[in-house]
Amino acid sequence: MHAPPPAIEVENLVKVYRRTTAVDGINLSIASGSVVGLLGGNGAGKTTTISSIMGLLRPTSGSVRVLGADMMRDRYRVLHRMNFESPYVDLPGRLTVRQNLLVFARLYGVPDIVARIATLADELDLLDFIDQPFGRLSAGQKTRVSLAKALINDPEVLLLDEPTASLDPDTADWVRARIARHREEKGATILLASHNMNEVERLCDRVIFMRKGKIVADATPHQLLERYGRDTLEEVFLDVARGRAKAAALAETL
Ligand SMILES: Nc1ncnc2c1ncn2[C@@H]1O[C@H](COP(=O)(O)OP(=O)(O)OP(=O)(O)O)[C@@H](O)[C@H]1O
Repeated sequence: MHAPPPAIEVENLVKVYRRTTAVDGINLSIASGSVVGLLGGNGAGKTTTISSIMGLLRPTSGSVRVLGADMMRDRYRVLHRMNFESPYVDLPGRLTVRQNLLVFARLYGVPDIVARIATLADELDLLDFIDQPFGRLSAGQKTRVSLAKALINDPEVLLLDEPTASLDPDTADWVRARIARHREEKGATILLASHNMNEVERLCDRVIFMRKGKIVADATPHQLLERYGRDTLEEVFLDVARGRAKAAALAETL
């Protein structure tokens, strides 16, 4: 039996803003059904990478394929099978939470819209503010609504940009459990940018570190701890972010 093709394939991706090379020729192949953490310091290129994979941003060069479709040429073939959550993409502020979810459910062609919204509102604890305008919610409430939007079409490929950044520890914990459940139930492929190492250790099979637009490490959490001779991913993160990774570890991962 053949292995299924990778869910996400990125080749030589480059994104140059006027003066900044945000992503500098990265290659990625993410297996179907895996959960991969994208780590790196501020400005490393994580959001730019995720936005390019989603087709929200036009790369300067290189290619992105998701579920076999070229995201530059025929992303409409697969958009209904993927979704994303990002604090950088606001939902319409004047629409209520319910109206927002209705709009996205229709856009994604969700079959039983009312039931789907009721389930997500319950799971993500949206009922107290479901009829309030999105623009008037707190940061944590907005994050939960954005996650509901990201899950509305039960996506096979889910891109998450710091999904728990503004959440209190308790809420963050059950949001992580909800993400893990989506993976288990759907066999979904998830790419997750995060600054939270506990989150990455808990959810991810594989970790990709970016620094200055390049991938500087790509391995399982366990392999990274071994290679860097560290006890926690937090320590590995500091080594990588400060560029003081051991030469041997870098040589192995590049
Ligand atoms: N719209 C833009 N115009 C110009 N430069 C940009 C733009 N968006 C991002 N950049 C630059 O590209 C680089 C990568 O930014 P990006 O947002 O991808 O990093 P990040 O790893 O997600 O950072 P953070 O952890 O702070 O969210 C940064 O130097 C940033 O200043």
